Amino acid sequence: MEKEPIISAIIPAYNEEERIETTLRAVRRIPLVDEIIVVDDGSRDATEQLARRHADYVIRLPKNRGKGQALAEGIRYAAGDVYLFLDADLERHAKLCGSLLSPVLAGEADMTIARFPPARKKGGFGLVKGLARSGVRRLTGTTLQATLSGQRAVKREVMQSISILPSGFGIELGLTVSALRFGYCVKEVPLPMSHRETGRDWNGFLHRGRQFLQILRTLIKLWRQPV
Ligand SMILES: Nc1nc2c(ncn2[C@@H]2O[C@H](COP(=O)(O)OP(=O)(O)O[C@H]3O[C@H](CO)[C@@H](O)[C@H](O)[C@@H]3O)[C@@H](O)[C@H]2O)c(=O)[nH]1
Repeated sequence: MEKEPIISAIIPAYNEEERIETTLRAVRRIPLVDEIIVVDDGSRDATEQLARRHADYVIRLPKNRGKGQALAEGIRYAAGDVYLFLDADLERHAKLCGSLLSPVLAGEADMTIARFPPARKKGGFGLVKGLARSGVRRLTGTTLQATLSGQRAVKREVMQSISILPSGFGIELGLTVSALRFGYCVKEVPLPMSHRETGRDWNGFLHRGRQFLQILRTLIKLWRQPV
């Protein structure tokens, strides 16, 4: 890249009023980030208002459309050459995610994914994620481990050339598999702290059920997709 690349942090959020401000303050401290875009995905709490205090742009989706669709909306508005995708509930870890940018900016990777040490308690959802991870390994032959993590730095050209599968929580799965299939260089960046100390279950069984179905549906789609 000849000119200084523009870096857009894109943060999808759903009912994150308790965490969004701390996260955005931390994102603001990441060197090199030029713009912070929050996509409020039809939250029923004060996420949007709180995000407006700290973000450069807040896109409000009137209805909840799922994480993949929210990211796609964020990308449509972003000016960046490189996107930094972050979760809204990262609080203590957002600043660490700045290290995802270095390999991409140095031309050593097209996409980086944060690999956190495993949470002490995974909750009942660990099995589903384990299944999805082994699905990604079978589909691509990759030895990467953090294939479902939402914390990533991605070059714009990668997002333009791969077919995004905006199926809610299937988005990470889709991104990893598509980028690898297209021959892009995907690297993991190990981070020293756990994403969360415990498996968070704030939005309960329904949320997890929906997440499970979205991941499963994406896995099946990718399996059927001609390579
Ligand atoms: N746009 C949008 N975002 C959502 C939704 N539900 C949750 N999110 C956002 O997605 C992030 C993660 O949500 P969690 O409910 O905490 O999921 P997790 O299982 O702990 O997340 C991990 O696995 C996901 C893949 O299944 C990853 O997407 C995520 O980055 C992380 O690695 C949070 O920032 C939350 O605001 C939704 O319906 N729409």
